[in-house]
Amino acid sequence: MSKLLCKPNTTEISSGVTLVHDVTSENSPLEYVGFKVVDLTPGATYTEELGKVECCIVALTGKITVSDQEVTFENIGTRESVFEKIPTDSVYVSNERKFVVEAVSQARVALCYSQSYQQLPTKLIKAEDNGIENRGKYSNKRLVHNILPDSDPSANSLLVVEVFTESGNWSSYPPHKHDQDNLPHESFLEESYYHEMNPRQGFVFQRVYTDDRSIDETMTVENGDVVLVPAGYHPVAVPDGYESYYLNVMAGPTRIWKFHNEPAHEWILERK
Ligand SMILES: O=C(O)C[C@@H](O)[C@H](O)C(=O)CO
Repeated sequence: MSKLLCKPNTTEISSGVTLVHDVTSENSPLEYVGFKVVDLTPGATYTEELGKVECCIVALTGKITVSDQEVTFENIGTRESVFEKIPTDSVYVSNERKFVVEAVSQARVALCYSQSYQQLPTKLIKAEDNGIENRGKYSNKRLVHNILPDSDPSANSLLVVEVFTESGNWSSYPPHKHDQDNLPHESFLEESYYHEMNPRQGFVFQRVYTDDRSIDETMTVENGDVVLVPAGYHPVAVPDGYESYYLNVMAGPTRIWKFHNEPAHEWILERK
């Protein structure tokens, strides 16, 4: 099994709270990005005290109430399935704060982490505040919801975005990377991909590869899997008949998404 492909590994950590993924710097090749997926039954609560990390809590599905013990955002979350393709609500919580997520309905929540040393205000990122983009043409069409883009100064390190790729299409394509701390040309950002497919028995292929091929893995990715991108290009191919959803978390030394397309494939963008 690839070291970059994480299968769901469900553990009930407290009554009604199931940890589905738990990616940390201790158990993965990622240093800047951490990621969890938590399922909650109605009324169940998940509590966490953050150390030197900030967290973006994304209500993937279902309704939740989120509190940092000073402010509370009640009944947030907008969808029963990510494939409703509408933006959802999220909450940014800064380092050294405690937060509580309570499920109002059955809920799946993504917790996106990165290092952070300077406190910022807790913030509700409303669904309607997501920047929506339709990117690409030909067999490269995808819909993007920008939850925490680099133009939004609400976080110190975290970048969070969700992407829907149409059946038979490609995304993160032509292949691009962001693995050199060499601004203004390229930024260094690690990345995680949390994948879902519609219908759920679908699969996608994701290749992660560096210029020197010290990393070169092509993975068959199934519903609920997480792919880790410590470095390199990371295109996704979606078979005919299936739609793809993924949630990306990116972080690195500088909070700028400046990517570099693989020159051999850049002509794909230049087609009329
Ligand atoms: O295909 C897209 O436009 C999505 C990707 O940019 C994805 O968010 C990513 O690879 C970020 O580096």
